[in-house]
Amino acid sequence: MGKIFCLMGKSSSGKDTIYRELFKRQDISLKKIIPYTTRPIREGEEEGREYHFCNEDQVAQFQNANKIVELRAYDTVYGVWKYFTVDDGQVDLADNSYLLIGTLETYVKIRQYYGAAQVVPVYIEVEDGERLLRAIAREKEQKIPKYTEMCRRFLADSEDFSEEKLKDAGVSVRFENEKLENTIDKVAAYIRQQVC
Ligand SMILES: Nc1ncnc2c1ncn2[C@@H]1O[C@H](COP(=O)(O)OP(=O)(O)OP(=O)(O)O)[C@@H](O)[C@H]1O
Repeated sequence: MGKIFCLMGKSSSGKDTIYRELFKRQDISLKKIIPYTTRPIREGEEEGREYHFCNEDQVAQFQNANKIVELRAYDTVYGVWKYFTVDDGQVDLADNSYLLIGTLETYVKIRQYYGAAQVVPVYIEVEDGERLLRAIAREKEQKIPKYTEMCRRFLADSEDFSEEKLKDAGVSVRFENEKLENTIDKVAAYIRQQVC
């Protein structure tokens, strides 16, 4: 039986980087679960690659069919954007294991839906000062750096991933993302150990 690995961590802890690298590994075999969103598609994105892009009518249809595994709604300056996971037949735990990036809330809901035995949290952490430096460096590279949003997320994350919440969610295994190659090796070894 396969597992769903839920990669979590505060902003700039390295989730996207680790996610990409794990799919390149030859020693583990993981599939993606493509999430859904109501936010507009961005330049460079492709339907079905980063997300399935849909409208509110489609959200309602999934809701009526009880197909929504978890949903997060964000009140943005452009209106409410929803990000969610759908039980649309992508997941076949009899044959495969999966990797997704999520919030603590995502992990808890996915665990409720598929069962605790099937869902494994992979929590990534970086010392706050170092993480902030990485966030600033990443933002600086952007055409229009959004430092205010970066600071908002930094503060929100200390609430969203508080020690209390991590404990309540049963997240005890942690991976310190200092040297990237070492982190990836450690996470890959953990995944190998969990799937056999
Ligand atoms: N071990 C590492 N050492 C140094 N820099 C790193 C390391 N891991 C990731 N980074 C860099 O840190 C920045 C943040 O990483 P990444 O975008 O993967 O984080 P994230 O957790 O996905 O962030 P967010 O949730 O904000 O999207 C990137 O510029 C990335 O290249």
